[in-house]
Order: sequence, then C-alpha cells, then structure tokens
Amino acid sequence: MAKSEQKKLSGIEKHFGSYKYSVRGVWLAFYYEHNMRYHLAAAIGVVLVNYLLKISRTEWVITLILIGLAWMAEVFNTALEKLADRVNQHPDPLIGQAKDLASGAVFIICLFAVICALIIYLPYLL
Ligand SMILES: Nc1ncnc2c1ncn2[C@@H]1O[C@H](COP(=O)(O)OP(=O)(O)OP(=O)(O)O)[C@@H](O)[C@H]1O
Repeated sequence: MAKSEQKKLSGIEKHFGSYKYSVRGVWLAFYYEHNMRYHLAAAIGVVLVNYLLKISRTEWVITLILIGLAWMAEVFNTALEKLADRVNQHPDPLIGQAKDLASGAVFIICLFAVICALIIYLPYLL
C-alpha cells in the first residue's frame, strides 16, 4: 500500500475513532446532568404524540430538529459548567454569569420548542 494511501486510511480511522469520544460525551451528559433525563422523557413523549396525531413528514422533521437542538444546548451547558467548575469553584460573579448564560441558551430553545409544539399540535386537537 502506498504511503499516501496509508496516511489517508489512518486519517479516516482517526476520524471514526473520534466518534468514541463523542459518544462518551453524550453518555457523560446523561450521567452528570439530571436535566438530560427530562429532555429524554420529553423527546419520547414528543415521538409518541407525533405517532398518535399522525403529523406530517415536515412536522416530524421540525420536532426532531428541535429535540436535537435542545439536547445539543444541554450538552454544551454541561460542558461549560464542568469547565467553569475547573476554572473556579468559589463564588465568582463571572462564573455565575457564564453558567446563567449557558443555562439561558437551553431555556431559549426549550421555550421556542414549546411554542412550535403548540403551533403543530393544536390544529390536530381542536
Ligand atoms: N462559582 C460560582 N460563582 C457564582 N455563581 C455560581 C457559581 N457556581 C454556580 N453559580 C450559580 O448557581 C447556578 C447553578 O449552578 P450549578 O453549577 O449548580 O448548575 P446546575 O444547578 O447544575 O444548573 P443546571 O440546572 O443548568 O445544570 C448558576 O447558574 C450560577 O448562577
């Protein structure tokens, strides 16, 4: 096998190997962040309601994107909390603000997810 081909293969192997760390990151978020369990419960609830109401393909995609965004925000929030705790565990106004900002990001996507859910589901229920 040519040297350049070997380099390519190791790059691809490296790429797929890094998924191991990504999966570990998601697992860590579920382990450390109790809110992730609420997000999971909410996601299961949304999927069930989607099936029961027989919503359209576009509405399925929108709800799945919103679930993904909420999970993503929560994983980032957990990462930032960990980093902030490493930087300074003592009361510090900037650490407090950083954590509040990350938490605010989760709140924003959850708020808009609820609004979107109402817009999608209400016409099926009324
Ligand atoms: N070192 C600190 N200095 C100042 N304020 C802090 C500090 N650590 C936490 N806080 C404040 O306490 C809040 C909760 O922080 P904590 O690290 O306990 O997160 P949490 O309760 O796990 O939050 P979440 O529910 O988003 O996971 C923060 O949003 C912030 O306002």
